[in-house]
Amino acid sequence: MTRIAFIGGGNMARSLIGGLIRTGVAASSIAVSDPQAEGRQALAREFGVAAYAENRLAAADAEVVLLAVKPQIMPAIREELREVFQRQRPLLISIAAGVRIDQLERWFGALPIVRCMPNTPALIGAGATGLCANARVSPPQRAQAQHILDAAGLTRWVDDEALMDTVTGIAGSAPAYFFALVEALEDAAVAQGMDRDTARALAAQTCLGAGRMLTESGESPAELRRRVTSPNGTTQAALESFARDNLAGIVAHAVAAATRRGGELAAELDKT
Ligand SMILES: NC(=O)C1=CN([C@@H]2O[C@H](COP(=O)(O)OP(=O)(O)OC[C@H]3O[C@@H](n4cnc5c(N)ncnc54)[C@H](O)[C@@H]3O)[C@@H](O)[C@H]2O)C=CC1
Ligand SMILES: O=C(O)[C@@H]1CCC=N1
Repeated sequence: MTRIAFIGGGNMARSLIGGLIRTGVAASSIAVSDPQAEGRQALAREFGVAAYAENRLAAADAEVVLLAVKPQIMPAIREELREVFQRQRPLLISIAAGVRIDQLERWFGALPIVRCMPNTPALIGAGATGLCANARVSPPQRAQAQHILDAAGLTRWVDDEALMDTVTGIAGSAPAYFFALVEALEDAAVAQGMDRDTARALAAQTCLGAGRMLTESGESPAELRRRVTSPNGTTQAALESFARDNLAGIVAHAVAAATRRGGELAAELDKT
């Protein structure tokens, strides 16, 4: 039974711990640390995991340590954990946006490190995660990391670390894009006189249905789009409006902004 410690017990840690418990990992093999008593105790209550105020205690005998704190918190935790890590040499997994493997090596030592980027649908086992490993990660450790993230949904290894910020741009941050689209659909229907509740239900279910067709049908997005689009019909009218407003360009700009922000987060940490 691999002992796993989560440093930071916020939204993403909750999603990942929930996934592990759901797939049958024993609660007794999981520890979490968070300075916020309320969140920490809620995790202990809900999942039966050991919860600590001090990171050092959670990491004390862990074989895998998963960093689930905000990138900006890294400077605050590196001193206290470095010593524990030097003794134990755990597999270190980071889910922090932007934070590069060479930075983690500099702060925490020459450890086997997997940098990954999950997303919030992990909470319901429908997450999408990109992973990237340094050369110290052994094949069993690679499998271990994948096993932990598989519990949260789909995983894909991305060998070129430079693309990890792209993973953030199209997957880590992207649930919010779909939520924003549903909000916009809802607002558009309300503006045409529909009640918000009905508008939300119809738009959200359409998002779910489209997502399931994309993942379950084996068809390309382009083919699925084509089948909705009757010649000279309503969909064609809407898609032509999207094209006139340069939807593809708008999306490319947004993905570039998220990707760039990942690099900036890392650069800001280089100064600390
Ligand atoms: N929220 C998202 O959609 C995604 C977030 N991420 C990454 O996951 C990481 C965590 O994000 P969230 O869970 O959303 O944030 P969060 O704010 O919900 O969780 C972070 C937790 O860290 C705790 N914390 C603060 N200082 C600490 C310290 N010194 N030691 C230990 N714990 C400390 C906070 O009390 C909080 O509970 C970030 O690095 C983010 O980039 C990655 C993928 C998706
Ligand atoms: O917005 C953020 O920085 C984090 C990383 C990906 C999703 N949320």
